[in-house]
Amino acid sequence: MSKLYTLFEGFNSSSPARILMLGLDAAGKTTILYKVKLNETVCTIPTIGFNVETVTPCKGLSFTVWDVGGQEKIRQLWKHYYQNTDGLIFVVDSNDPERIPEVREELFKILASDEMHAVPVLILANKQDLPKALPPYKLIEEMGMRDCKGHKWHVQATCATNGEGIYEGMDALARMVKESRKERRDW
Ligand SMILES: Nc1nc2c(ncn2[C@@H]2O[C@H](COP(=O)(O)OP(=O)(O)OP(=O)(O)O)[C@@H](O)[C@H]2O)c(=O)[nH]1
Ligand SMILES: [Mg+2]
Repeated sequence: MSKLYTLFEGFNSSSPARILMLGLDAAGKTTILYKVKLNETVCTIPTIGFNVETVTPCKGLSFTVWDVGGQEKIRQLWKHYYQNTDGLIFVVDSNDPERIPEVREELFKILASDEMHAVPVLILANKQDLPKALPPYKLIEEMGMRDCKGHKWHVQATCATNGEGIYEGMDALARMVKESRKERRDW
């Protein structure tokens, strides 16, 4: 238990980490945000603009999450949210294999931005409850994640509608953000 508190210390409510959540339209970003915030499965409509909430996935851990709409026409707005990002959550509809090339292109474009330099990435392989869902190892392969240099990354299987895997994902993100902060301090 004390280890858990040590891990999460530094993300308290007075200095929450700034987390940006992006991904293609209908990947499940808003569903995830409100599952963490309210522990409820909300009925969503496509986000035009953004939602922002401070969420506390567990005691002592606090994130401010910016959930930005993913429709193609509004993706050009993503870059306006990059500044001061501590961690990126990139949500993928794992049940839509045809869109993986588009997913990869958008993710690598974000990571190439100077403002996102060395920002750790949590990829949520969402919609694992659906029949065609690619498991994380397959997603890692198809997205070419081995080419992702200069960023810590982790792929977590999730089902946003029942909440499975979300806490584990947040835990992995908290670890990566802490490690990155420490590395920056040690420089
Ligand atoms: N079966 C299943 N459906 C999901 C899951 N996560 C989200 N959905 C559904 O997918 C649809 C889109 O979810 P949203 O959370 O609105 O997606 P979004 O990424 O916020 O989309 P934009 O705001 O357009 O960028 C909704 O009908 C959700 O109920 C999941 O894990 N499994
Ligand atoms: Mg949304």
